[in-house]
Amino acid sequence: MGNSFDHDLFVIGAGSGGVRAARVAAGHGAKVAVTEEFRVGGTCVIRGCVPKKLLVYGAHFAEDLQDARRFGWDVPECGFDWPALRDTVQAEVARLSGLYRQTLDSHQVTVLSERATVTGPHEVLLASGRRVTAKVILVATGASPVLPSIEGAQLGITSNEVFHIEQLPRRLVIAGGGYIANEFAGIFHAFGVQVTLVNRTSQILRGYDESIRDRLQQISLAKGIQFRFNAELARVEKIGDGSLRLHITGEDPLACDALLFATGRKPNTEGLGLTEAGVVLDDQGAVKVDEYSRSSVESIYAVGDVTNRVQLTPVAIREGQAFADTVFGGKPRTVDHSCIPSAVFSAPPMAGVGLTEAQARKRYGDIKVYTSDFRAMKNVLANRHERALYKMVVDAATDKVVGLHMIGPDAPEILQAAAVAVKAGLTKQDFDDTVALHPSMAEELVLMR
Ligand SMILES: Cc1cc2nc3c(=O)[nH]c(=O)nc-3n(C[C@H](O)[C@H](O)[C@H](O)COP(=O)(O)OP(=O)(O)OC[C@H]3O[C@@H](n4cnc5c(N)ncnc54)[C@H](O)[C@@H]3O)c2cc1C
Ligand SMILES: NC(=O)c1ccc[n+]([C@@H]2O[C@H](COP(=O)([O-])OP(=O)(O)OC[C@H]3O[C@@H](n4cnc5c(N)ncnc54)[C@H](O)[C@@H]3O)[C@@H](O)[C@H]2O)c1
Repeated sequence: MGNSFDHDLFVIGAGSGGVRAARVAAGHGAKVAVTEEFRVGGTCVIRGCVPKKLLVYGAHFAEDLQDARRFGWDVPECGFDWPALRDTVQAEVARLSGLYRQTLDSHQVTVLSERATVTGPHEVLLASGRRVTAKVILVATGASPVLPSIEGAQLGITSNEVFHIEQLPRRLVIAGGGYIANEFAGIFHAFGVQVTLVNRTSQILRGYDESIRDRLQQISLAKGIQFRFNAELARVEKIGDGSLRLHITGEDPLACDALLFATGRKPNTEGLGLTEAGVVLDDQGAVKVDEYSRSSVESIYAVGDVTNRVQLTPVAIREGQAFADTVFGGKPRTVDHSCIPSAVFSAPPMAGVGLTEAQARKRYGDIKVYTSDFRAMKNVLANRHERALYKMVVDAATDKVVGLHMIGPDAPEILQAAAVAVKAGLTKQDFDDTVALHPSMAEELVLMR
């Protein structure tokens, strides 16, 4: 691509979307630079999906070690060493970040380590004061945790800090009721921390199927995770012994040793110079883009969380790939945002794809709902009472499976495979025609009545 710019493509942000776009565009022959103000890998690798999932694995040993006794193993009293897990997870994060860096290097992508702001349709300004020009600019700056604007909010931490805490608190309050809140509730509860979730609405995990999230709430309560619903934090106060007192509107204050805000994330566009350059943002501050991820400025594109379409890593990666193929590979492509499977790595995990029962009822009117409510074989022998729940939502007119939702051991692993069938538009009959794989939990999918 011959032009008088320093680069064909300048990417701001080396996270899930930015790294993929940079690497693929370079593979298509473009001269690419990417800049990262924090650590290469972005949220998912450094302080999101990856370290979170490793903590989930670490947390699961609490139950596994207990259950092992019912399977004949002589397990002595086991202690848990938080710094040991924290540090091995951080070492793995550093290794992965290095691999991302290597991939960029091996594709001849220039990697810079400083903050960039946009100063025009083809120009960015680096923190060091250097100006760089590019034919195309890709904004892949992700999102950041939002804190409620209440007095003392700075006394709490967010998912950015939670991976690094010095020691486990005795009592942890988590504000919020979404993905991050429920995942960390499960993690810290397993480590022996007394966890209370403070939620301003009456339900956790809005958007997930109601029966499935109710089941998570029941199981969490039975484990000893506490919930405060319809509870709005009003003020946070540090008291003499170093602990925190949380003032909640209309309720008794709550004492804790640490407060984790899991109250949503906002697109990283503040101070980025986008509006000044003519890029239109929505009322949440997200970059408005068309189906090819192009903003209102012809030479500026955006992918991933900063566009606030679906805040998930595989979506950011697909958007980055489609952008690079479209703009530098001569293969225009869009990303299909329908039927995206997702999971909450709670304890037990839940996963879903397609429409919830309520959404399907609204869309199709006449639907059929099949469920399987069962205790996993392993849980029966372990004398663990929690039950798994699978739900299949079917359009009555066509027999098509339009939604699949589950909670139970390994639900995300099972759902990923089943999502192929839902995405392909298969029918309930197609599921029924498939012979069960026995004994498994996944066989419930083809045995639903
Ligand atoms: C705790 C947590 C758990 C999560 N778990 C999951 C999960 O299990 N599964 C899943 O699919 N998703 C998960 N997510 C969401 C997932 O991490 C994001 O959707 C994904 O990382 C988005 O990728 P991105 O490329 O848009 O942005 P990011 O990965 O956030 O990358 C953006 C990068 O841009 C950099 N940057 C920002 N501004 C500038 C600037 N001006 N100059 C230079 N660099 C800049 C940032 O430092 C960052 O590294 C989780 C998120 C969190 C917070
Ligand atoms: N397993 C996964 O795929 C995974 C895991 C973690 C995060 N993520 C992504 O990251 C995004 C952010 O996660 P999250 O859990 O922060 O957001 P979320 O949108 O899932 O939940 C935010 C919660 O905070 C509450 N809330 C918002 N403002 C509040 C306020 N001022 N006071 C009190 N409560 C408030 C909301 O009611 C909601 O319960 C998710 O939307 C998701 O896309 C994905």
